[in-house]
Amino acid sequence: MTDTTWLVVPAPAKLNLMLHITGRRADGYHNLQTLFQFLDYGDELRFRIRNDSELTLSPSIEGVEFEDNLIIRAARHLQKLAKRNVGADIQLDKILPMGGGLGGGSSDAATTLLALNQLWDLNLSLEELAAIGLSLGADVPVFIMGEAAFAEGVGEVLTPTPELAEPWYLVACPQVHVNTAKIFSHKGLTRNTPAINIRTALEQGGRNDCQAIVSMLYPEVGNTLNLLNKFSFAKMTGTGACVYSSFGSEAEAIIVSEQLPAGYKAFVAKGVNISPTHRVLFRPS
Ligand SMILES: C[C@@](CO)(OP(=O)(O)O)[C@H](O)COP(=O)(O)OP(=O)(O)OC[C@H]1O[C@@H](n2ccc(N)nc2=O)[C@H](O)[C@@H]1O
Ligand SMILES: Nc1ncnc2c1ncn2[C@@H]1O[C@H](COP(=O)(O)OP(=O)(O)O)[C@@H](O)[C@H]1O
Repeated sequence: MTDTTWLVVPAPAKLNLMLHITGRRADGYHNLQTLFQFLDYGDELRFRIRNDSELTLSPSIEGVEFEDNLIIRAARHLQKLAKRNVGADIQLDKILPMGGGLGGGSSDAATTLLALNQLWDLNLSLEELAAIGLSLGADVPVFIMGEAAFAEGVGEVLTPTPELAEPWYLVACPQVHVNTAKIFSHKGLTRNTPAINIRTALEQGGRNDCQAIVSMLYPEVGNTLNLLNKFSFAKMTGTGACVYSSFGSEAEAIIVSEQLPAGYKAFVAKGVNISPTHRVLFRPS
């Protein structure tokens, strides 16, 4: 008999609280230093075991082929490692904008790895899952490990940062899709920021080295930064396009969100140092 209950698991967004590019590797990728924090806001996935080896996903994401979807790519990795036929039905409630720098695709992949590892009784460690995740995207390991972290390398060398404050954020999402490869290959990109230590990152923060180039190539991002800066210091996350400001309370963030021009896509969410995915899978209350 197949178990027909659905396992419901969040796939939260992340913010890059700072993002320094410290060098370029021989393979063309860039070494980074970044502070990742999760948001208590994001996609939601539901999983149900099948008694055959099929994978289904509904609804599909417009413009993303089934086998290209990071959810399916993550599940396929685990199917290869399972020593028996395993399958699952997966449902996706896609909330996060794609290509917004909020890590939605990476988070979906990480949630899939964590949930199916449990449902299929694979007993892979978090470290093993993070290594699989890294082959899907540089941001996947932090979602697997589930702790806010200072990240180095391309984002896979993680030092947890439980001491980060957990403010409320107003996140505004200009309706442009930033091409990450285009930003990293831009000749004007700052790619030689001196490395700092974690203590400096925590005490002084840092900037986002991609922000100037993205604002130049996508004026909507610069305009949104200017708009939010009128209320509270604003920064871009990842390679954009979303930008955010932090506030001491939800009410303050909401008041500012209500002053954004009509039609602006924005949301208010709490920064959290433990991933909501881990709270559901490993720390149920
Ligand atoms: C820079 C970050 C910070 O969180 O940006 P966001 O994706 O979140 O916006 C991520 O690490 C992004 O990681 P990931 O999502 O895996 O990057 P991809 O889209 O695969 O990268 C597209 C291209 O950008 C370049 N790239 C990416 C990451 C990196 N550390 N160095 C690079 O040079 C490479 O040319 C790569 O082929
Ligand atoms: N499940 C998924 N959710 C979002 N994007 C996906 C997914 N699977 C594949 N992708 C692809 O990954 C790209 C990056 O998506 P996303 O992670 O949301 O952006 P970012 O890395 O800027 O935060 C998308 O443009 C899309 O083509």
